[in-house]
Amino acid sequence: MSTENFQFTLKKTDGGARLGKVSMPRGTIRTPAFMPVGTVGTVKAMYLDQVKDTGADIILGNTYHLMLRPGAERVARLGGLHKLIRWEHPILTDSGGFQVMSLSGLRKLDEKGVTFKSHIDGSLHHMSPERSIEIQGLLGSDIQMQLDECVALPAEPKEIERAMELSLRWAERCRVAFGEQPGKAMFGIVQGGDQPALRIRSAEGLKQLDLKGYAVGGLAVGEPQDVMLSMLDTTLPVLPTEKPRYLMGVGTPDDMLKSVARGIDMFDCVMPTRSGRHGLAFTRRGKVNLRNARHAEDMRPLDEESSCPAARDYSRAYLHHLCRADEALGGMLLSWNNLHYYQDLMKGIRQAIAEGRFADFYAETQEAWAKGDI
Ligand SMILES: Nc1nc2c(CCNCC3CCCC3)c3[nH]c(NCCc4ccccc4)nc3cc2c(=O)[nH]1
Repeated sequence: MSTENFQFTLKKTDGGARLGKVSMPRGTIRTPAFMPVGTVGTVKAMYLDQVKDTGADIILGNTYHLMLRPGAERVARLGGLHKLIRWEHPILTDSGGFQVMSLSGLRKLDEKGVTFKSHIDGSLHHMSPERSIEIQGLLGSDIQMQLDECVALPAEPKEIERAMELSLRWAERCRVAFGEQPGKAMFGIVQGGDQPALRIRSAEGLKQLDLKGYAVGGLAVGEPQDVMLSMLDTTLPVLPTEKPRYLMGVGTPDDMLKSVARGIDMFDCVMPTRSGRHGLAFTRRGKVNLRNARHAEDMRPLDEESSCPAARDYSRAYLHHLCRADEALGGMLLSWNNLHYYQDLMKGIRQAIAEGRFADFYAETQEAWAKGDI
């Protein structure tokens, strides 16, 4: 069922966990949701209909990469990202600021925006909050993120405060640049590092901007998990309950379970795809590093009960061989397994909340991971 507007529906809560859905013209996102990362217009080593079949309702596009190659105006001339990559469901794009900090030689960051050199050809680029929103519009993005400054932790409180206040000013400029686009949404991003008072100020500031959703940023940047979770305990009660909450860049299955328990609705992470390409498999009973010699003659599949062919039909011995030989099929099968497991986990979470047994699901899942009889 699609609507002409962006509409979040909170269907049920179970403790701090929330069951909901985001309805958009291009489709509905069942929450809690895991959003696979499609960096340069592709979820690496996967076909997009395969990504859909794992259970994904939405994927992420990478503004930073796409603006450098093939270029935002070129993607628009080609009919937009959905048409180009043949994914007609929702796409969320990050604003590019985080990727500039982590990928390119950041040249300058000031009130106007960020100036950086392309990691592809060294060309110089300037991105203002307005340009970031313009680029995301040219790509055809359904959910657009504000331009923000994410500070790596640990950091001085003064530095965290400066970046948080700059990000608030940029949020307002992005909100103005975005205007009114009924079937689309712009999310603000809560910053404030590991400083509770700054987190609260950031969330309160964003609430003045009539946003359709709120991301929690500035986390999963080197802090311990308990610090990340305590920042959620501080931030989430301040955010409106009738709008979706997106925890950026998170995370491991354990991170997501604990974050759902605190009220997060949406996640994205390169972990399942990137680690899959490096031989790491996520399963119901924990992680398996297929490069390890102990799998060389193990004819068992990763998980005989999985509905994913990569988990059910291929032996660990073969997966081990492919990974050791650095064969493309190794990364393809493990990416498929990992994305399917991440979606199965979210599906299990959604069902548990619907039945009011999230606490039991949480305990059972962690126990299965800990057993390690994999
Ligand atoms: N705008 C913005 N983006 C952030 C991101 C990028 C989220 N993925 C975007 C996709 C869109 C395209 C590419 C990615 C983050 N990612 C992480 N941690 C990732 C940690 C990690 C790193 C490597 C492997 C696994 C986990 N923290 C993040 C904080 C912010 C933030 O404050 N602001």
